[in-house]
This record gives sequence, C-alpha cells and structure tokens, in this order.
Amino acid sequence: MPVIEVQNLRKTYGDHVAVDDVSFSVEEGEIFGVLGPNGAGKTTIVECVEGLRRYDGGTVSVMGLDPHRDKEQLRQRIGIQLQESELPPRLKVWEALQMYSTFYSDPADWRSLITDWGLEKKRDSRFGQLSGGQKQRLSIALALVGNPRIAVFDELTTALDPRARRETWELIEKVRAQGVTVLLVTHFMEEAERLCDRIAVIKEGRLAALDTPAGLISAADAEQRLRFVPSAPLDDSLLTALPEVTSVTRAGSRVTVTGTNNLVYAVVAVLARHAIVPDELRLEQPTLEDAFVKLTGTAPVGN
Ligand SMILES: Nc1ncnc2c1ncn2[C@@H]1O[C@H](COP(=O)(O)OP(=O)(O)OP(=O)(O)O)[C@@H](O)[C@H]1O
Repeated sequence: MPVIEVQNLRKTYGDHVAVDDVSFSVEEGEIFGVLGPNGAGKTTIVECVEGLRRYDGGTVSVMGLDPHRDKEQLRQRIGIQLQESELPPRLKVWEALQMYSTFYSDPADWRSLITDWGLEKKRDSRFGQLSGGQKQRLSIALALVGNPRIAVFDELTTALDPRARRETWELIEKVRAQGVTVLLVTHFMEEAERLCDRIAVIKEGRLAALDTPAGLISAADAEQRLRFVPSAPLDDSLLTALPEVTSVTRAGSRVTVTGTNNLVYAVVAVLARHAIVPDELRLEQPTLEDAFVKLTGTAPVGN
C-alpha cells in the first residue's frame, strides 16, 4: 500500500520551473531513493512531501493526509532530519532528545533512543562537541523521537567520511527494520545502490527514470568490461569479430574488452579455442553510476 503518493507535482520559483510533472508513489516499508544532479529538484520534491514547501500544481498525499491542509497531523507522523544549524551548539544530547520528545503526542522513549543509536557515551556531551558521525546518529534519533511511520533523510551522509558513511547506512537499514518507510535523497551512487529498493532519478525537475537499482542498471544497457593479461600473443580481431564485443583496447600487456550480453562466455570460449589463458581476469559489471551518467548526462557528484 503506498504511504506517499505524488501526482504531477509542479513547483516554480519565479519563472524557474524547479519541479515539472513528477509522479511517484512510495510503498510502506520501502527505502525509496531520490537521486539526481545538483539543482535537479530533489530537495524541493521532498520538502513538498514534508509539507515544508507549497507547490503550484499536482497533488501530494502522505498516509492519506494533505501536507498543507493537515500539516499538524503530518508533523506527528513524519520524521524529518534536522539541519545542523537547527540545534544550538551548547545543547546536550539528552536535552535535545527530551526537548524534541515534548513536541509529539505519542513520543518514543528518548532514553531508549540514546541506547538504540549508540549515544550512551555522548549522553551529556554538547551538540557542538560531537563528531560528524555522532551528529548524524543524533539527527536520526531526533527524526525518530515522534515514533514516525515515515522518515525523510536529505543528504544525510554528505559531510561524512567513507567509514562514518558506511556506519550510517547500517543505521538507515536499522530504521527500516523497525518498520519505518524511508525517503532518502542522496548524491552517492553506492549508497543508493546498497540501500534503496527503488530510485526516482530526477533530471532538470523531471522524472528521468523510476525503478529498482538493478532495473535502472539493466535498462541503461551499459556495457560490461572484461580485463585480462593473455598468456600467449592474442590477435585482437579474434575478439572484435564476436557480436558481443564492442571494443578491444590495450594498456601494456593488459587487454580490456567491452561489450554486452554474454560477453564473458564468448571471450573465454575464443581464448580457450586458441589455448590462451586469461590471467588476472576481472569482470566489471555496469553499475548504478553508469546508468546515472546515461540517464542524466552528468557525472555523479562526490563519489
Ligand atoms: N527558495 C528558492 N528560491 C529560488 N530558487 C530555488 C529555491 N530553492 C531551490 N531553488 C532552485 O530550484 C532548483 C532545484 O533546487 P533543489 O534544491 O530542489 O535541487 P536539488 O536537486 O536538491 O539540488 P542539490 O543536490 O544541489 O541539493 C535549483 O535550480 C535551485 O537553484
């Protein structure tokens, strides 16, 4: 059952159309990704869902509520990650959680949230003294303090180093495991591929594609790459003659073959017929990044 339904959403800032005819729905229990280049309209879309921004056209329904008409009811059911600037640096971790819990009619036990999100040792630390990863833990705990059914995380891991980012991925999976639907805006391909059940790719305010990570990758029809060092001299034309192969390039003794479909089988079979062993054989499958580049014509930011 969809918990979020967005139909033909349109939002303009002056004469700039930031979101144009975007439709999607998010099923209960999903981690749903919103992915796109800088300025594509991702934050505008999620802010319309959160009720933080008015839109000019289309409809948005979140658990049957209208984000504007039913703003207060929605606020009780949706967990929104705070921006860093929203917390005073001198506020202690436990004080922040206690204070936020008073904003909700049916809050979670904030003391349990401290334990659940690994903040026991930082219970009495001030917000300004926390590391980036600890701030994100607190930010997730604060988003969950109202016992929400939906949590929205916008660029949650952007400021983190790779290790803290990976730890945060586990936390996001933990949020979902607790039955919360997650709407996730991200720049990171690996993050989207690892976490999201489905992804809406946004380009210049429009929906460029909507599918599972695997579906996006296969629809983009990106090529596979096979690299190896042949054990004996190899005539490139043996490979370029194969219908599966689109190109053969060399760097020193290493050969790189790109192609589609059953590339590995076709190449290895030809090599075997000529008694050539492919040493140091590596296959690079197309990734979400390849699909993203094909769909948006832009390289991903910050990978
Ligand atoms: N308050 C605003 N007033 C005017 N223009 C805005 C406003 N907020 C966003 N925009 C513009 O609308 C477009 C979409 O912005 P939005 O922040 O939704 O994109 P985004 O995909 O989230 O970008 P990023 O990945 O860089 O955060 C951009 O061109 C942006 O400059």
